[in-house]
Amino acid sequence: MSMIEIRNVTKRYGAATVVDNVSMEVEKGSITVIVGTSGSGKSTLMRMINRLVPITEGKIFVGGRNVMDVEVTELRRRIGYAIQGHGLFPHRTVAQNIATVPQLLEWDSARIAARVEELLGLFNLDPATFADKYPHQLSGGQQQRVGVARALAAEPELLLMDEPFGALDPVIRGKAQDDLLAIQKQFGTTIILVTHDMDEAFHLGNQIAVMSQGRLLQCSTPEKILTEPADPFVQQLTGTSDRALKLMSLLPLKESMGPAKSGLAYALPQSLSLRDALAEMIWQGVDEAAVQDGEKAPVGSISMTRLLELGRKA
Ligand SMILES: Nc1ncnc2c1ncn2[C@@H]1O[C@H](COP(=O)(O)OP(=O)(O)OP(=O)(O)O)[C@@H](O)[C@H]1O
Repeated sequence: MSMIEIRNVTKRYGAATVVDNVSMEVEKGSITVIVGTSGSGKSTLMRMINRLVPITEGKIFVGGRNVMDVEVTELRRRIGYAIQGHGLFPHRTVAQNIATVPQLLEWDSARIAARVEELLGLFNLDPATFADKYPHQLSGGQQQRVGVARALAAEPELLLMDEPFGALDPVIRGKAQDDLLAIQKQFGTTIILVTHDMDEAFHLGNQIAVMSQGRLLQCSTPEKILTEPADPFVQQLTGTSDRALKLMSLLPLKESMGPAKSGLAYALPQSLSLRDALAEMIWQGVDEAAVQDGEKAPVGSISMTRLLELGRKA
């Protein structure tokens, strides 16, 4: 069942149509990434889901219920919301910030404390060091993680994220994305995330929604966005020069390798993407490599010729 159904939704400010008749569905437990140029209506579309922005026309269903039939306060408690710049309360400690929604929901204090500790652990923030600190005592990356932890605190089924990693440097950003993926897997949270960063979209998205001037041009899997762009703008946005590598970064080595062979001097872990396998083989100067499982047992092989074939447009 779809967790979210957006049906012919339009948003107008006066004469300006900023979201134009958009329809899309989001599967439970999936990550949908909304991309598009600045001002294309990404944030507005997302904010209509938790009614931060009133809908002009159309309907949005979350978990089968029309959001207009759910009380705003209940909706906001059920839907986590994380924004760029994290929006932490400056005069509340890290633990108090994370506890915000559980407190509104009147969880008992032992349950709140356990949840705060669990989340700090999941985001690699040692509770003894961080729980009693104030936001200004943290680095930008740490504040960002607390912001996401706070959005997840009441175990929302749905998490809306507006450029959550926008302010982070590339290394921390990669780490934050991997943390989010791990946590999303663990809790099965449905996520909608707005970003400007196409690499982030391809790294995180089960589906990518491309917007331009209020219209939804395409909403498909990352593979389809690359190989079957519905519009020249989609093609332009995904970049033409590294399309092959983007596609290969989506394909797991495990699913494309050939049978195991003896006598191969170099081995790659099967957990790699084809892109990482290619990079390793170029770097190591090998034309063929064994593929190993987590216990280093041989499970397959991959050749440079095969990799090049796999990176071609289907
Ligand atoms: N309260 C408002 N009143 C009038 N116009 C608005 C209002 N909020 C947003 N807009 C306009 O709606 C359009 C879409 O804005 P929105 O923030 O959804 O775009 P976006 O794709 O998220 O942009 P960005 O990537 O720059 O954040 C913009 O042209 C913006 O100026």
